[in-house]
Amino acid sequence: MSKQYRFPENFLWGSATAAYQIEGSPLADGAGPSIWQRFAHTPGRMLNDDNGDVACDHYNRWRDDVGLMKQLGMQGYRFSVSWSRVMPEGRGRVNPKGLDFYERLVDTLLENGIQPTATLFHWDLPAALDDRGGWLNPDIADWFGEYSEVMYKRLDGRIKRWATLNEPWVVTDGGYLHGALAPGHRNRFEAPIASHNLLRAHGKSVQVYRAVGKHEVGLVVNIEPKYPASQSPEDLAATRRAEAYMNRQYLDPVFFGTYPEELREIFGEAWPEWPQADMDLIRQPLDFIGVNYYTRNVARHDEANWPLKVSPVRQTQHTYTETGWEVFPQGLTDTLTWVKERYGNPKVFITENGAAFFDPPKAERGRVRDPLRVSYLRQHLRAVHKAIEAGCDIQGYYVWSLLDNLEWSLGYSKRFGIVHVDFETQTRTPKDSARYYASVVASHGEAL
Ligand SMILES: OC[C@H]1NNC[C@@H](O)[C@@H]1O
Repeated sequence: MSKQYRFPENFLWGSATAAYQIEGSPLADGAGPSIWQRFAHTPGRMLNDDNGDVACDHYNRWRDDVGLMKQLGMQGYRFSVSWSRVMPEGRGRVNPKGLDFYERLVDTLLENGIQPTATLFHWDLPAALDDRGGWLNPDIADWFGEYSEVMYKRLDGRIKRWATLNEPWVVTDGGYLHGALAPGHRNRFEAPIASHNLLRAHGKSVQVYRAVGKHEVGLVVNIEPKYPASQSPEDLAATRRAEAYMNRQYLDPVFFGTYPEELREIFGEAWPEWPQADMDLIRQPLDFIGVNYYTRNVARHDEANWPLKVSPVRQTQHTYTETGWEVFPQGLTDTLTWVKERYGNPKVFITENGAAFFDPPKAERGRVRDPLRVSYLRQHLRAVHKAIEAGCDIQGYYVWSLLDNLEWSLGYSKRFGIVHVDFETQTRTPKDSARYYASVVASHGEAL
């Protein structure tokens, strides 16, 4: 008799996407450019010179895509709002056609029995705000609060769960420290400031929500559990630094109002003294935490690896994805129990989980076989169940991603979708993993 995987009655099964990765038409109907529009059109920044001008053409095909979600039995859909579509300069003027796009999408999701969850910022900062310093300008907390209020007032009630930011760590590490992502800075002094202002903006948005909203607001973080390569003092210290830098740097301020002390060790003179008022702003009570999980990291001390002095150790005994991430489902269970134990068992949604494996550019006779992704999803959904059995308050799972899409500076080379997109014809083809996931949703997990 196979094990019965019972999930909580109200457990929500969904899929996730993000604006710049799927919408296309970045400047249509009065939208302003984002930093990703600029970055993607800067020679040398994007693999194969790919960009989001068309992407999955979701801006035009959104109704069919909702139909696809319905066909797959999705109960929830997590998408992001393009800030500069709604506010072309990022502040002040609202673009009615931009707001209308998201209102139509939300209403159609609801008509199809699909719960919308919106992320207000998923990396595509309005370029006009970047011209004013972007995440380096402390005023951005108020700019984000203004934008948040526009969205909350227009759609709260139809959207009953909001996420302020997606993965502030990636924005900071990729956009300000290592430079692989927009706006492409490489500056040890800028990274802590950008990170801190992201959290301040999050806090401001939550304050605004408490004033005008009536449902739920939370923060989405990527968490990658760290395991020491050895029990040597150096490797244990390296693991602690890596864990503080990626995982505790965001949840500690939100839950405790303090930063991990390792950050001063990591950034040294580049780590400022933060005013208590900032820490009070960041520490707004939340209704949920979104956890994005992909992989783990085995960490060793590496004196040469600036500024963390940590390097990953490849685990040859496990499968790796196309993005070079180890398939390690136990890491998801470990992450969820860590969140439970450290932060008092907050309500958690797994707001992203998935993998890029090689898929052909075209479906073969209406089919896309992706056994590795089916196996990845099965293993990770079982890992979620294990965490629920351990008492974690997990209330939903969104597979990343509904569609093959623009994987940021890696372009269209990495396919995460459970639905295949032929980028020449824009034909959507549910992969075997979509059929599998649909069977899991239909059986409320029992088909795992
Ligand atoms: O790398 C896969 C995903 N990770 N989290 C943020 C998303 O925008 C990425 O596509």
